[in-house]
Amino acid sequence: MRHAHTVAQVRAAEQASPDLGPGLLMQRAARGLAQAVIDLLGGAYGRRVVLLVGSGDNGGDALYAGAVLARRGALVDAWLLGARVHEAALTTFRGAGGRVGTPGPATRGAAHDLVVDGIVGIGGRPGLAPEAIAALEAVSRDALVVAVDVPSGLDADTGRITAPHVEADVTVTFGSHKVAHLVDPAAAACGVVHLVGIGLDLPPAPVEALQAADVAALLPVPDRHAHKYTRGVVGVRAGSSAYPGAGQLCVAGAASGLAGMVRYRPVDDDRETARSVLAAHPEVVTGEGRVQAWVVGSGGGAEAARALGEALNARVPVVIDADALAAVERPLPVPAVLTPHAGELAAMLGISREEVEDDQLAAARRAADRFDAVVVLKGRRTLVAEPVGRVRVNTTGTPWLATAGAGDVLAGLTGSLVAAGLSPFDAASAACWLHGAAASLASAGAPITARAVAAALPEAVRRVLDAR
Ligand SMILES: NC(=O)C1=CN([C@@H]2O[C@H](COP(=O)(O)OP(=O)(O)OC[C@H]3O[C@@H](n4cnc5c(N)ncnc54)[C@H](O)[C@@H]3O)[C@@H](O)[C@H]2O)[C@H](O)CC1
Ligand SMILES: [K+]
Repeated sequence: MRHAHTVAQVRAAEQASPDLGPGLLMQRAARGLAQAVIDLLGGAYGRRVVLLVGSGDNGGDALYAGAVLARRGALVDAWLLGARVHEAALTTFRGAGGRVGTPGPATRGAAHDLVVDGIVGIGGRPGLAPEAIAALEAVSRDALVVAVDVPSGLDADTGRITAPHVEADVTVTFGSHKVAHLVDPAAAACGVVHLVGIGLDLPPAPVEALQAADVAALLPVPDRHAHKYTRGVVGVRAGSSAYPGAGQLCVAGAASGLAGMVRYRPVDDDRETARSVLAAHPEVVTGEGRVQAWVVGSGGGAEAARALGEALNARVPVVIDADALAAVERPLPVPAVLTPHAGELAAMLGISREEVEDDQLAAARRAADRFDAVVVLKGRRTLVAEPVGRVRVNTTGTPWLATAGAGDVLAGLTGSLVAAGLSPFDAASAACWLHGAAASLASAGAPITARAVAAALPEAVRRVLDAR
């Protein structure tokens, strides 16, 4: 599991480990930072590095790392941007042969290869001071940008972007991830995030991201005594005469093999739709019968509200997607997963799409609380929020997954995991992970269809299980 802690939690953990002492923590942080820079540049000797140094410990990390780089033969400039500077770090930096200068071209000839953003870290307010903006403009556009702890200007705790900030290629963070590293839009400004362990003892994290091993541990694997009913039956109420394809895709996600059986019924009971779904998925059963979870909504049109009412009457967990989301107005009476994109969630909360996109974490949490359901806010970094609880961020996938019908596949897959016995929160977050992994497998850098994503799900499952 990848954990993201709040600034307050990190500060408290630092206070609670006095034996480590700020000096030791900073040495560990700076060593990890220097190593990440060396890895990125393929060495240190002769590389030109500029440090943007603010007044706090973030600048101190940059200076100590700069000293390591200078001792290894890098040509390191430090531009001091704050009214104060970490004096001990500056002394070490100078002693190692680092140069202190002012914004401008590299003091030793050619442009810089890399800039270290040590302007502000977790002690920073959002935004950049004019001198920081001027310094960033003076750095060569080709230089790689490595942010120390968080790209300066971002709010570490929310994932929001409210002011000018650094765009990093790589962010090197310490002790634990912060919320901004995982949650968009801030996460997109962090580039690749590299975590350096510094030995902090941290409490449970409010935001986390499943890794392959976590998904492997969650997945239902049939034992020797399994039969289709013990593995769970998922009911799909998707697709209609207007949108028969949504029924096929939702069933394709549900029939990936993680539940024992799929029961299918078009949202509007259209016989032609049922026939087309059966033709594409002969393993599917139509007709009445018990299910352990319902998936309702994809391609349901105006009939979706009625179908949702019927599914809720069955008193089993539901996954509510697309057209059925508009019918959700109050806390749900059964365990539920809602799978809106930003526009659908905006309509549910009565706010604008921009408000959802700007503060995705708050919007997902608010909806989870209001509807007493797990909310999957779909996007580049899909969020899965449980009511008054944790949030998981999905980190798998490819931009090619932004394709029509991909959401129908996700809803069906989520339903199959709920039917197989996972909690709505685990089912939704594992489904998002597998859906993204399957998309990457199917795509391999090329365009994909939603059908291809569904077809790649068994292979994504196999790879996860092989690795456990
Ligand atoms: N426990 C840890 O995780 C460790 C963290 N390390 C590093 O220390 C920084 C946090 O250092 P701190 O001195 O508390 O704060 P900053 O350097 O982030 O900011 C200092 C200072 O900057 C001023 N300021 C605030 N906002 C702005 C702004 N927008 N522009 C300019 N200046 C601003 C204000 O005066 C602040 O007080 C953490 O991120 C790590 O990099 C340790 O090295 C290891 C242990
Ligand atoms: K920084």
